[in-house]
Amino acid sequence: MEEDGVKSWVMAVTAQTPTNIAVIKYWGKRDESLILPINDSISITLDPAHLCTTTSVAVSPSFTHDRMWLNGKEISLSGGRFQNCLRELRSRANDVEDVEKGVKIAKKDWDNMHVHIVSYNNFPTAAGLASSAAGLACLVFSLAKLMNVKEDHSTLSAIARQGSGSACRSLYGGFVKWIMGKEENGSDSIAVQLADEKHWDDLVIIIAVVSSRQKETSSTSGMRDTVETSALVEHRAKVVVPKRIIQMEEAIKNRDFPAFAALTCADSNQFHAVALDTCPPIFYMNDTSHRQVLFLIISRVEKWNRFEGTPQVAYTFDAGPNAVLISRDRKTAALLLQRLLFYFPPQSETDLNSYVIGDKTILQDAGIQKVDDIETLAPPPETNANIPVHRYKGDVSYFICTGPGRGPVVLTDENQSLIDPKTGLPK
Ligand SMILES: Nc1ncnc2c1ncn2[C@@H]1O[C@H](COP(=O)(O)OP(=O)(O)OP(=O)(O)O)[C@@H](O)[C@H]1O
Ligand SMILES: C[C@@](O)(CCOP(=O)(O)OP(=O)(O)O)CC(=O)O
Repeated sequence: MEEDGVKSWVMAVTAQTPTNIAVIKYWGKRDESLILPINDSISITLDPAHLCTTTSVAVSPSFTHDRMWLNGKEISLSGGRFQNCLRELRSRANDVEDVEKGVKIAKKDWDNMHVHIVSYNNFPTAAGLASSAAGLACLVFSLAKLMNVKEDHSTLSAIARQGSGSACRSLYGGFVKWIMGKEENGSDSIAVQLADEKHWDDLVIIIAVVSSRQKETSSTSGMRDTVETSALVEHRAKVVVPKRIIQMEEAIKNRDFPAFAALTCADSNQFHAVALDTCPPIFYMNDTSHRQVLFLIISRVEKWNRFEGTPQVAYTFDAGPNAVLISRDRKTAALLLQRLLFYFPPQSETDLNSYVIGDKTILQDAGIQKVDDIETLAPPPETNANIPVHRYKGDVSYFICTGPGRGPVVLTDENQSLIDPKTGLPK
């Protein structure tokens, strides 16, 4: 690339960042623009092999303004959240030199250099599967690498937080706590890793994607309304969550599944209770077309857990009609998948390979090789033999089998870059 006789260049970085699922939920802000929460939260980072964002970022003297493409479409970067992240990163950028390419960017030049950002989520965007968490964490992480930002992951988490609160937890793998902090400027509202993904890798996570449609009430406006109108949320933030955070940290440290499951289910239910206590009420789990499926999942899991005398599976639901089920180990996950497929068989023409995605070994462990095997599954032993069981064919879009996973990584293979190294545009 040559412009006005000056040799131009494109320098790019590609990164991959996981999504996360909160087991103690963040719901409510005390500062809207800095995104400071009213309580601590704890999440599990999900394996990026199954759910992740890939983002390539590039800088070139030929770029005229900052631009971003998400899932193949150009989107505006003018929003305050993107702008806050870009500003925070630019202010921490350092000298960058690539002798081979003849690139030299001085720290002070970053204010006048423009970036291109190309991102792709390998799962539905804005459907309650935390795309904003993986997406904003990836944007911050990849730009930090490009700009030679030297701060540690906790500082980066405080920048990602300003893009979307839950994004700060995606800067780490494994089990992560977002400390709400006390400072007015938000400097102590950061994520920290409680334990890495290997600490408790027995856990298997199955997500029932009931709908990949965009949800009706965004988390941002939903939690704003809750803070303004719910009489319960203050009690939750001040009294309930602080105790649960201590108990959850203990449960994770000791790999105590019964305590972990009880806290996870209770906190998911309480989050939906404060959503319902909002004016006007928010029915994330009660959307008419999905409530049957979601309530059935809760009641079956509760019934199974009681039948076994100790929790086998925990459930948690975010701000969308999808269920996240966490089973204590692989054996239980196979039994869970059998139950889920028993109640929610695919439409006859559906291919099993696209109905259960992610870690397929769980499907093998469940002894299911083809759609016909689902037809012949027996009702779970905890069901009452005298009451006819109903099967909800086609009510679940698909299942994702996954587990705890690692934090962000830089992808060094050029083939994985989403940016054309010559033009600086999406490939
Ligand atoms: N890969 C990405 N890179 C940058 N921004 C992204 C990316 N993916 C999603 N986003 C941003 O996040 C927004 C979607 O966030 P939203 O909170 O509505 O949905 P969600 O994150 O899928 O659901 P939830 O946060 O409730 O789990 C998108 O409109 C976009 O602005
Ligand atoms: C229910 C939740 O998933 C809410 C996530 O909210 P967001 O992080 O998407 O909200 P903003 O900070 O306004 O971007 C619970 C959680 O992830 O802790």
